[in-house]
Amino acid sequence: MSRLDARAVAGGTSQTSLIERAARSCVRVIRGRYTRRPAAVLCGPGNNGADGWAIARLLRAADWPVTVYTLTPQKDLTGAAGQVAKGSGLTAEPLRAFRPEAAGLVIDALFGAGLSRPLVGDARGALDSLAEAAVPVVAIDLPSGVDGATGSVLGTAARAEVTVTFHAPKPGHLLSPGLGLRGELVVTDIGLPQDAEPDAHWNGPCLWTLPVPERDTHKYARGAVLVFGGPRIAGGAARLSAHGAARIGAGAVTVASPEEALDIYAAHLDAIMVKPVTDAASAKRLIEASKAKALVIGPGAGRTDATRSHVLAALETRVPIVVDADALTVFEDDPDTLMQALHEKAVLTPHIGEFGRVFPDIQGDKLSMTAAAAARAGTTVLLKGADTVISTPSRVPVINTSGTPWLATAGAGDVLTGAIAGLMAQGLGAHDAACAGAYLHGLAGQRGGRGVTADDLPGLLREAGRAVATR
Ligand SMILES: NC(=O)C1=CN([C@@H]2O[C@H](COP(=O)(O)OP(=O)(O)OC[C@H]3O[C@@H](n4cnc5c(N)ncnc54)[C@H](OP(=O)(O)O)[C@@H]3O)[C@@H](O)[C@H]2O)[C@@H](O)CC1
Ligand SMILES: [K+]
Repeated sequence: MSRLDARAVAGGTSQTSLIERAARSCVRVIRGRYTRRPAAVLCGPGNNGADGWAIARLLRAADWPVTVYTLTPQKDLTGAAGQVAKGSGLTAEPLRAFRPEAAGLVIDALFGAGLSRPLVGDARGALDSLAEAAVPVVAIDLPSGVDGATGSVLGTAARAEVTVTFHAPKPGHLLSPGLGLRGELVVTDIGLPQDAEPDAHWNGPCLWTLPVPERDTHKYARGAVLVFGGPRIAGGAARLSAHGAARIGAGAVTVASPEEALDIYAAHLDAIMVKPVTDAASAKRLIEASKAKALVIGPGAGRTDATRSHVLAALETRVPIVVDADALTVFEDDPDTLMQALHEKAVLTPHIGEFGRVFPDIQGDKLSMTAAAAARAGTTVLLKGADTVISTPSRVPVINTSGTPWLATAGAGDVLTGAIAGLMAQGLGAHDAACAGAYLHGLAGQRGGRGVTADDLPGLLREAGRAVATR
């Protein structure tokens, strides 16, 4: 954003006119959503504060009762904030005097993109009291305290009802905890150049295309998936993956079952085939015999030597594969072996706990962690959560927020794993399959809503897939 800003200014647009456009777009949003009421505008020392001063001026001109509270004494303001404050004809109160309960609406313009360290002192006090209050908050660019690049909170931040940002969403709007603090996100156009390559994409159907079968296809051409199943009492996870793969459009799905669990799998599955597997050699034979175009290993697999040897055997075939859950955890003591065996047609789908087991030394924010993991694995890594991040070497990382808290339910991840494999079997590459799978899975969860279970998700996945345009 600062590069775009600089280009706009170099192209003859003044900083103050950008601020004016930003403020006008905020006021449009505010007046479109709230009736006239006493507004408190909290202004910081930088351009975010300058936006606040301009918003205050425009609201006052629209006959709103407005009080500006400034962190830096008004006479000491410099730069754009000083200029816009001066031109506003308004006189501010010190931020220390701010009491949220006296306002009908609070405009949070303390800090935006320029936040550089944790909040302390008066800024922290004001936002802490705001966080406790029931008054609606409109955040300008970001809820102050949220780091726009990572979504983390530096010190404190108050939850906004609406956040108005300019030009494009920022990672901080899409990554937790920023995701949960920004409320409704409104992106306005302030006339900045449109041609910049972003540091991250927000996942959606414009990034990938769902495969559609040819007219003269058959079930194997539609995509065959082989799911490695676990022991008798843990078979549900693999079955959920198998249904996920089938319901996203794979034509033939088989569960590879240990001999002792064959009867249970067979009794539970109709459209899904069941075949026995014993050792690594039989796993390889089955991958060939089932004509698998994608594999799933991990859900309910068990943290056993068998799982470990099946993972390595499966990776040796270089058939596209999703490696999840126990298939990651079994390499906890020896992640290098997994890293060496991986190839670029693999997708790893860890939650944060599993991530820590295979990438114990990788820390930081979610975007950089996932990127570092993808670089080491040499393939796609999908780090699950309310904010799922998908990273593939030399691709722009993707943030998925299509989910819902109702997806935090046992087995939901197993369906996602199957869905990604189902898409790979239909011809999508690892990165696109991970992105499309995560998006549709989130949409399925949304359609399910309260009380959705993992058993519901495959059916909902089918509806979600139908709702997304196909080529
Ligand atoms: N094209 C665009 O992008 C457009 C952007 N626009 C707007 O500009 C905003 C970005 O403006 P910005 O760069 O001036 O940064 P901003 O967030 O106001 O803060 C910087 C100031 O805060 C200070 N400071 C930092 N942390 C602090 C702390 N913890 N505690 C105390 N102080 C702290 C910091 O001081 P320093 O770190 O230098 O000591 C500096 O003085 C952006 O969010 C959007 O609203 C629009 O106007 C239209 C066009
Ligand atoms: K702000």
